[in-house]
Amino acid sequence: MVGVSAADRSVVVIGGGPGGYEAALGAAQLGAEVTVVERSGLGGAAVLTDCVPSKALIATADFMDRFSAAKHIGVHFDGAHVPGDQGVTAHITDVNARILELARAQSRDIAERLESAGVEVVQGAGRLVGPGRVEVVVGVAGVASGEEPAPHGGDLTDGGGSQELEADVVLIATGARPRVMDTAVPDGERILTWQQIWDLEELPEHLIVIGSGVTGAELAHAYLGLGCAVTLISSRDRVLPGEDADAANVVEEVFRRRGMTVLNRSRAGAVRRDGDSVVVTLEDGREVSGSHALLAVGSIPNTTDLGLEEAGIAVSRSGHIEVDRVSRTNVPGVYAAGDCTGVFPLASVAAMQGRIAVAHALGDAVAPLSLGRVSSNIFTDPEIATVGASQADIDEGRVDARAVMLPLTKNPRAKMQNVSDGFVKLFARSGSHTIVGGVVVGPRASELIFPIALAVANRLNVDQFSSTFTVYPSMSGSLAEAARQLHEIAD
Ligand SMILES: Cc1cc2nc3c(=O)[nH]c(=O)nc-3n(C[C@H](O)[C@H](O)[C@H](O)COP(=O)(O)OP(=O)(O)OC[C@H]3O[C@@H](n4cnc5c(N)ncnc54)[C@H](O)[C@@H]3O)c2cc1C
Ligand SMILES: NC(=O)c1ccc[n+]([C@@H]2O[C@H](COP(=O)([O-])OP(=O)(O)OC[C@H]3O[C@@H](n4cnc5c(N)ncnc54)[C@H](O)[C@@H]3O)[C@@H](O)[C@H]2O)c1
Repeated sequence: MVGVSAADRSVVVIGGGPGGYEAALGAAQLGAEVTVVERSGLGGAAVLTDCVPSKALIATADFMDRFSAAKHIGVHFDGAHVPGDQGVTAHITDVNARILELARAQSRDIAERLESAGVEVVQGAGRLVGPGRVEVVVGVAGVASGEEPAPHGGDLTDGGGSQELEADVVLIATGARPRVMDTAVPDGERILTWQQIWDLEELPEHLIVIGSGVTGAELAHAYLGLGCAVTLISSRDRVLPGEDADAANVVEEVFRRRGMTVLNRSRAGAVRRDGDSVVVTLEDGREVSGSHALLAVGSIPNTTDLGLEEAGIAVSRSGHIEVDRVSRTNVPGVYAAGDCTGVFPLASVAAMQGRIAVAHALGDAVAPLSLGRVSSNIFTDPEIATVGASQADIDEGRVDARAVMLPLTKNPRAKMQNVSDGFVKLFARSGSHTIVGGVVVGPRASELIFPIALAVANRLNVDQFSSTFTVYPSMSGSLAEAARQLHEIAD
């Protein structure tokens, strides 16, 4: 229920990404007076440069992949051509124009939602200047209204003065930005961060992606699908080092089979322009040349110039704002959410942290953030979706559970759809047989993970899971089968 005093309270949110705008909507719903301060565009990096544009790009790449896969299910383009054969090509200016319009439209939708909820939006850069006081250096571009958001999350144009806001509660949700290397300075033309690729007017002939975390792997997959030659530079033994090893191995094998060059145990030391080419020098002295280089070497939090030190707000060595499970900082009345906290850099987690923050601050009922229930997905082909406990948790003794992994090659629906790469993996606690996590690698794994997420959140056991009807034939049949097999072994 709404706290009695919520209607009399004011909330200022710095940052209009998922952590900020979801919190603002939540606070307005509880009756508070809410202001969002956004220096660039509503929706944040998530909507304007990162999550939404990358998934839209991947949608085009996946569409193109279907042309080359068609022959395996008996479809031939008589008289036409397919990618790899020439003829079907991605026009990158059209692709990027669609992506940017889609991002702008989503930003406008958010502006409308905020407006109809009664949230005031101020365009400008916010910083704390005292307890409950936020100074805003006001911008003039009008992007916070969602009218014409800066497509690349660009910074404020020349200031239009400053104003001070007072609030009972301040939420900081300022996100993060791409990390760049001193020896690989982006020029926006050929040496690029992922926030700069939406301006490309030609498809890279040969793209070198530096970093094989989720961002690097997804974008390497996207540009390979669009028809570019791609080299992926991975500093570790395999791509996606933080993910389930079986899943990462499947994706790496598919990357190589489709013609991507993957350089493992290869750390980029520097990138330089050489006319219309780029040269990446690896730390062991080897050189890799291409037409473009994309830096995907992680992010750094936007936490400087926020007045954090003066306010006494604890920040970790990495620059992230320290918060507890209800998003409180160490200073009363100041909360933080999203990538600036580094808790788990996902749009879904940012939104949840933001909603939890305002619910807690305004006295509504709230459950602390539970990372054990977060589902996430890597939008490669096949996709990798995960939830709950991981194989590493089991192997390293943190969770006492058993695993069953079933390859999709045995699944009838997968055979019909010519899907040969992927698997489902389910983890159940020894003794209780409660489902504690899972991994799905396959087409639309992002959708197929939901039943496992439901099972984890509701502590279902393998018998409850496997006795639920699945459609025949369906990929989810393999999930039920994995649960059935766990019944036998999870004691
Ligand atoms: C390439 C890529 C793809 C991704 N794909 C996914 C995905 O598919 N699914 C998923 O869940 N997550 C994805 N993520 C992660 C997701 O984008 C982030 O977790 C999410 O953006 C975090 O939201 P946020 O609100 O914390 O920050 P942001 O979205 O970065 O928003 C922060 C906002 O604060 C504003 N701001 C900063 N400083 C100030 C200031 N002083 N005053 C006013 N405003 C300020 C910024 O302009 C920005 O608009 C992806 C990330 C990357 C890099
Ligand atoms: N689909 C999604 O939900 C999605 C997509 C992208 C990002 N994200 C979120 O963002 C987080 C961060 O992902 P990320 O990939 O941007 O960053 P990351 O920090 O996870 O990965 C960066 C990688 O670059 C490597 N690296 C660093 N310096 C290097 C160098 N000089 N040469 C070669 N490799 C180098 C690192 O070892 C690391 O593996 C993810 O964990 C995820 O939470 C989510």
